[in-house]
Amino acid sequence: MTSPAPRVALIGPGAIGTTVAAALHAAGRTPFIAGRTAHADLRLESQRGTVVVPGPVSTDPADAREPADLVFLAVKATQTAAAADWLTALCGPATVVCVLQNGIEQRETVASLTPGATILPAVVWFPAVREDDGAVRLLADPRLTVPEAPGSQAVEHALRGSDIDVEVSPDFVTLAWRKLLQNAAAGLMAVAGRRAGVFGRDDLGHLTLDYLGECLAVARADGAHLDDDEPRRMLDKFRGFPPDMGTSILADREHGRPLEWDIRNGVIARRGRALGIPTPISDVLVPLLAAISDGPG
Ligand SMILES: NC(=O)C1=CN([C@@H]2O[C@H](COP(=O)(O)OP(=O)(O)OC[C@H]3O[C@@H](n4cnc5c(N)ncnc54)[C@H](OP(=O)(O)O)[C@@H]3O)[C@@H](O)[C@H]2O)C=CC1
Ligand SMILES: CC(C)(CO)C(=O)C(=O)O
Repeated sequence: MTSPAPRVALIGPGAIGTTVAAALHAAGRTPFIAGRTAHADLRLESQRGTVVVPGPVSTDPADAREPADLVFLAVKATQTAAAADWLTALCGPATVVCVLQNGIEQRETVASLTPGATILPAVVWFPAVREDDGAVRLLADPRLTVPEAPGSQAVEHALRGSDIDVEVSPDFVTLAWRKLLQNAAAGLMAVAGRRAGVFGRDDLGHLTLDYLGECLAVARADGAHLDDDEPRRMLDKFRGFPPDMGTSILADREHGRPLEWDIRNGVIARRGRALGIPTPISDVLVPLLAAISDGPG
């Protein structure tokens, strides 16, 4: 007996992917789950309780017999190329691919792997962590922003009535850059090997403001409408977090995994160069993050 073709699929059932799979499942739209590691099911724990998403997690793209209507891509950006066979198997010209990754380059990166599909980037605002037992802990109310663009209705429709709040924004560029500034500053945690409490230091506070000022200049030149107070607000936000609050790039460093340094920090130096804006702090920070991530040595 052949199983029905997947209509909603999720590639990358990690911290963010499990959160989305659980929301879809609880709303009665259990996705086809494509992973790298086989699991019998997925488990999400949050203040609202535990959701178990029935598996299995498929690790063979041949299991995806037909393209899906909607694919959520939630692998790390460093893993996108390796997920190409899944994208080929699950995407056709009518497929919407919602990219649940940090950064501002999701469209360019994923379009080359999914000719003809509609790519929709999403800003993922909530933190989630994978525990050692494989369960995912959701640490805040889940919220996504997608651009007012083709494909946004498919995402809204799939998550309607679920625990995930979806905002459709006419000024996605500004929101994506605001999130990128947060991720860029979090890169300092990965270099320091410390959690949010480290922003309480005066010297790191000054560095953060200078670095975010540099990022802000690039963001504005790239079309973001962010005002002069953005760096100060961002620093205050980090200082308001619980001191033991982490970030996914720090978790990757702690586990010896490759870091998403290029899409979170490198991109600001690259865009700065293209736009003729100096990025002296990035020029020190980015090679350090790259070396921590990729060595050699
Ligand atoms: N975690 C967070 O709080 C936040 C993360 N983000 C962003 O979301 C994105 C996803 O991050 P996150 O969920 O933390 O990452 P995780 O590392 O938790 O999850 C990635 C998942 O992708 C799987 N995977 C890896 N390679 C492949 C492949 N070739 N085919 C299929 N699946 C694969 C991994 O499998 P395996 O189990 O084998 O590792 C894992 O299940 C990143 O861009 C991150 O920056 C954004 C906001 C918050
Ligand atoms: C938790 C959050 C939202 C902020 O750093 C994030 O984007 C990440 O951990 O990658």
